[in-house]
Amino acid sequence: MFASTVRGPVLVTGGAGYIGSHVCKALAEAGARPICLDTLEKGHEWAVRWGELARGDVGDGRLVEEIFQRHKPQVVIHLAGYIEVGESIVNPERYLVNNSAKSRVLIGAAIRHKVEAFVFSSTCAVYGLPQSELMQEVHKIAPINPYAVSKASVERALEAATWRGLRSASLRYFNAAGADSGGEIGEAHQPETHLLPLAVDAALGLRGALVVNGEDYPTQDGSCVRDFVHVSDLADAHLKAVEWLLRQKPGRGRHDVFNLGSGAGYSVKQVVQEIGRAVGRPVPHVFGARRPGDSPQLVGCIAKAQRDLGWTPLRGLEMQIEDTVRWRRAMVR
Ligand SMILES: NC(=O)c1ccc[n+]([C@@H]2O[C@H](COP(=O)([O-])OP(=O)(O)OC[C@H]3O[C@@H](n4cnc5c(N)ncnc54)[C@H](O)[C@@H]3O)[C@@H](O)[C@H]2O)c1
Ligand SMILES: O=c1ccn([C@@H]2O[C@H](COP(=O)(O)OP(=O)(O)O[C@H]3O[C@H](CO)[C@H](O)[C@H](O)[C@H]3O)[C@@H](O)[C@H]2O)c(=O)[nH]1
Repeated sequence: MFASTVRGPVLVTGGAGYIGSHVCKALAEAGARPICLDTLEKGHEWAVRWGELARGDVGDGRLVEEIFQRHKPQVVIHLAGYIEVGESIVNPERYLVNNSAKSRVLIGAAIRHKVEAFVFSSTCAVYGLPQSELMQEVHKIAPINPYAVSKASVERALEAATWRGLRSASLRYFNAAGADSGGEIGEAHQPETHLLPLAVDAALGLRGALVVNGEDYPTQDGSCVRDFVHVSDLADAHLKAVEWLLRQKPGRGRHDVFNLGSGAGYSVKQVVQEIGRAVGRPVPHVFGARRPGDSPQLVGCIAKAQRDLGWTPLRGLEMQIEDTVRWRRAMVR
């Protein structure tokens, strides 16, 4: 079904990274041909297994033009970017250049080459402090860190590009977790800053105690609450978003936003407990200060993605932890 809707290759920026490699696998399994554009600064050559790698920068206008002329992609999935909230506070310019300014180069090329569907990796972090338990897409956009500012600005650029006829969707991921169930790919950030892999590594004795960032938040147990969504569910959502965009009226610009989460929140302390149970050994942990830029709670309402895209996440926290444990064990073998 997917392959018959999409003509030609799909350009996947950031395809050598954690989520991008899962997107490439899902595309290939659906019969499409991904072309991965990635600097490999944060991603890995071993993760590019389902299509060709064009090594380079999304902000390199000449290279991007060459790729469009050679491959003529009808669809672009733009995941390339820096991802660390903490780093963005220390070095905001790095995020504004890499995430915002360079995305504009890609968007410009997509407009010129009349791309029919442009899917962008945004984030729930654009909401900032929650005004409601479950955040809907209409929630106020009020970033509390430069990373989120950089993502919100790309959403606005895509909104502006509708006047040039571009059809796009910004997918506001909540917290990606887990790994490919076939064990072929998984999260391998350097440095790793994400909760699940760090807590699993601590439980497996691969690193020292996990530092829980803050226990005085206005949440049920004082630690931050997040909405974890399996990376393979996220990957599937990209295919659904492409199909949805291709169903929209041709020749008419459109930009829409979709939350991609699970609809359920877990606190950092709850995650630590669940990982201890799964590994059969408690996660060694200590309590530290709050991490600057952290929102106390980010949990999404996913009704819109369910209704419009026909997407529902199938893999809950238990499976996310199981897959992370299997992947982290395999990484040290
Ligand atoms: N991981 C999450 O929980 C999460 C949540 C919300 C949004 N996102 C977004 O999803 C996207 C993918 O996240 P991830 O966790 O897979 O990160 P990742 O670091 O594993 O992958 C990002 C990839 O982009 C590449 N890259 C970075 N800047 C580039 C540039 N200028 N040109 C070409 N390649 C470049 C990196 O080398 C890397 O391979 C990011 O845009 C991130 O902001 C991630
Ligand atoms: O060693 C750690 C690591 C994390 N945490 C806490 O665990 C929660 C989740 O943190 P992550 O770093 O795993 O994820 P973030 O929510 O900060 O950020 C991730 O999801 C965001 C959306 O929420 C962004 O889009 C971002 O790209 C992505 O890294 C936060 O409260 C964080 O402070 C700890 O307590 N100790």
